[in-house]
Amino acid sequence: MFGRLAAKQVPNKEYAVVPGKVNPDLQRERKKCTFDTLELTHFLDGGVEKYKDRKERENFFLSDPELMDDVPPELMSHEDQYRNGLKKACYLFKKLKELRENGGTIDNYRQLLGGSLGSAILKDGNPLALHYVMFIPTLMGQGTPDQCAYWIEKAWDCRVIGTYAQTELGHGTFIRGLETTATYNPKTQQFFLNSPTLTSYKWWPGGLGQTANYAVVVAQLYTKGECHGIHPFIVQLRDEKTHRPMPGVIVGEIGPKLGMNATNNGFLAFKQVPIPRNQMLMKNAQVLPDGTYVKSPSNKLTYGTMMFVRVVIVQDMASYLAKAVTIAVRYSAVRRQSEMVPGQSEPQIMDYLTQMYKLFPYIATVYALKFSAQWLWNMYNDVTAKIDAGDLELLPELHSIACCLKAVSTADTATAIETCRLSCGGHGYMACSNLPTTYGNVTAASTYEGENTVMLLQTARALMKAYAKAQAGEQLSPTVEYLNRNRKFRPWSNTVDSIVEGFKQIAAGKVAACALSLQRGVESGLSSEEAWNRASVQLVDAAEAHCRAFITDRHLDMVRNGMNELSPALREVMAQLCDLYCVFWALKRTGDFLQFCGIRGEDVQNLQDYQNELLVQIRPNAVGLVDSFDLRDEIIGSALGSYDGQVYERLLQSAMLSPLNAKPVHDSYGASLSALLRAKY
Ligand SMILES: CCCCCCCCCCCCCC(=O)SCCNC(=O)CCNC(=O)[C@H](O)C(C)(C)COP(=O)(O)OP(=O)(O)OC[C@H]1O[C@@H](n2cnc3c(N)ncnc32)[C@H](O)[C@@H]1OP(=O)(O)O
Ligand SMILES: Cc1cc2nc3c(=O)[nH]c(=O)nc-3n(C[C@H](O)[C@H](O)[C@H](O)COP(=O)(O)OP(=O)(O)OC[C@H]3O[C@@H](n4cnc5c(N)ncnc54)[C@H](O)[C@@H]3O)c2cc1C
Repeated sequence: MFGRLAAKQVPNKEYAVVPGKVNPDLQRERKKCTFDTLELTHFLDGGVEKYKDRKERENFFLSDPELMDDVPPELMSHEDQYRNGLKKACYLFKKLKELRENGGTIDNYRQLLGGSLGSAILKDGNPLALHYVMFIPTLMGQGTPDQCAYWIEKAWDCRVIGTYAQTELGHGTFIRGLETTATYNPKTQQFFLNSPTLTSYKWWPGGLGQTANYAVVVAQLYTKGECHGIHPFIVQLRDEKTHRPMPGVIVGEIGPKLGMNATNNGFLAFKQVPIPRNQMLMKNAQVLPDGTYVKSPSNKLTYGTMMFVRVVIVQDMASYLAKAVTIAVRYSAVRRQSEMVPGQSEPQIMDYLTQMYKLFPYIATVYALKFSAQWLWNMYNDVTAKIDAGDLELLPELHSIACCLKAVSTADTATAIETCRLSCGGHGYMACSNLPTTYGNVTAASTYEGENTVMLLQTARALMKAYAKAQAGEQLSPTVEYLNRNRKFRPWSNTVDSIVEGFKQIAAGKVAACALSLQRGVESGLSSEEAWNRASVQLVDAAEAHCRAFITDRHLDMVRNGMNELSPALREVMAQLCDLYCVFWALKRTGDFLQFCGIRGEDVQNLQDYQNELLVQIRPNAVGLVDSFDLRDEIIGSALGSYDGQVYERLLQSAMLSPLNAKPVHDSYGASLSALLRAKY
């Protein structure tokens, strides 16, 4: 990946990357592994056939030089990052078509987005991502059969390229407060899109700047002089031939960001732009030709695409984390520093227990997130099938669990990636480690698709309702079943089962404490909204505890019931990782365990001892575990994390890519430095 330019420029030939040469420390690590890494890779892929498909797919895309960067995006201008991203995104689309026509196995463009294959090809974002992740899903989820028949094929073939334009300068979270209007005129049978204020400018949509020629625009619907709240409309933004903005459309790009700089996020405003009536997406609510409004069975169905993306984000976080932890673990096997015993040779930094503590819980987190993501994806499919059949009963449950999993998975992954960066010392701070870019991509997810605090408060709202039901002795849905007031919690027993049980007990205790705070607030004369705001720090905490209880429960359930076909050697390692995830979080939450689970000081010491024991047990398998993620070097994209461990060679090679090293004396010497050096002050 850093290959072509660099080979010529490395100052000293013997320090060049040597193909096929593997760092001896990494070789030794691989020999130590106690399980079959391929067996684990097959398990992660979901079977041998899926493994083969993935390998074939990766080979098809990643062995194509057109899709690899000669120059890393961080050395490009903002404009060139976009140019490069768009060129590759378009080429990728052509390749995808070619693959399909040859009976290839890719069934979903989504596989080319996000943390794994996607971030190898388009490291700093894809200007077509929103087209696939939100524009097409909105057409599919919110269009009538006629609308789907007309638009979806065009969209799949990229004859129209769309985005999802919801957020405005003034409002992202509170979408009921959006100001863009779509006013129906029965005489012309058109909606007129208008942006009445500066704060109503759409702001953020990916691909909106210069890429998309259409958008799903979320706007306040007015008909017969009445506002019916926000609804989705398909709006043409640019001429299909010239790509110039349509009359009355003001559109542009919002500028450089912390990361995702090729995604072409944009702004958009309308000056009374007309669209035909049939471009309101009308699967749920409708406007009849005479302007009569027909209500949706639930106004929350308009929020369906956001729900879908929240669900896929959880999976995406696991992919990004697998990549970051692979980089940090391989580097920690190669890097030697300090003396553990005076006079002895410098150990691999992974031999320090503090280093194991920085990394191994995050190997475990990949599995914790994957298992939760799998469960959530299945639930999403079940619930959407039921909704299509008119049954909306499980929608609130799905919303509640998707919101907290989105928030916790993105927050944990961002912390984990920053920890991986820190664990690589100074070299982790280099762009060529790929940890800064990976962090930039991941931290965005704490904000987009529902800001994390706001998401946890949505879950908290559902928890308060569930608690009230539990108190009334009513039946509870599966994810909150532990709130059942008759449920007997098992006493503490220094086992992982006890920790998982403990998390439920903590969540139940926190939920009850929130209910009490709300009740006290109201009794003290606050309105229910004021009481909610006063309790909101506690409410966010309760929602997080609920989510942690869910994740640990899922993880343990998978280890106990979902791995029967694995070899005993592998099952043992999987159980160690699950235990580590649980103990790690129990120790981070000792205050909660002391408060709600009746544990004592010596129990905390036992947990600490057990955590140390697990870290030491996992140590010989650390490299094997990250190798099992089976991420090609192009996906890793890091000087520190490649399979061969030629870390220093790659660091030097990537430094030589800097344009500052092109000449022995840089132009800026003559322009400014020479005068300074010669000046007499
Ligand atoms: C591999 C794949 C790669 C993927 C890569 C990804 C790349 C992506 C690139 C980046 C892409 C980034 C793209 C982007 O960022 S696109 C923009 C994303 N924007 C947001 O996510 C906005 C966040 N805000 C909201 O969702 C709403 O306004 C909230 C929810 C905050 C409040 O809303 P509202 O003010 O209306 O509601 P309420 O608080 O009065 O509550 C009212 C009731 O409604 C229920 N309720 C609320 N919502 C839902 C729901 N959805 N289903 C079912 N029910 C729902 C709720 O429980 C409550 O129920 P009840 O208590 O009354 O019974
Ligand atoms: C990289 C990126 C890509 C994006 N892509 C798109 C896109 O394609 N399409 C699109 O439409 N949008 C997109 N967005 C916008 C994104 O969805 C919003 O930024 C997000 O929903 C948060 O809204 P906001 O920016 O208005 O934050 P705000 O809501 O203003 O949040 C600011 C602070 O206020 C707090 N806050 C707000 N409301 C409450 C509350 N009720 N209770 C407690 N605290 C509250 C938040 O917790 C936060 O701390 C993107 C954003 C990013 C960063």
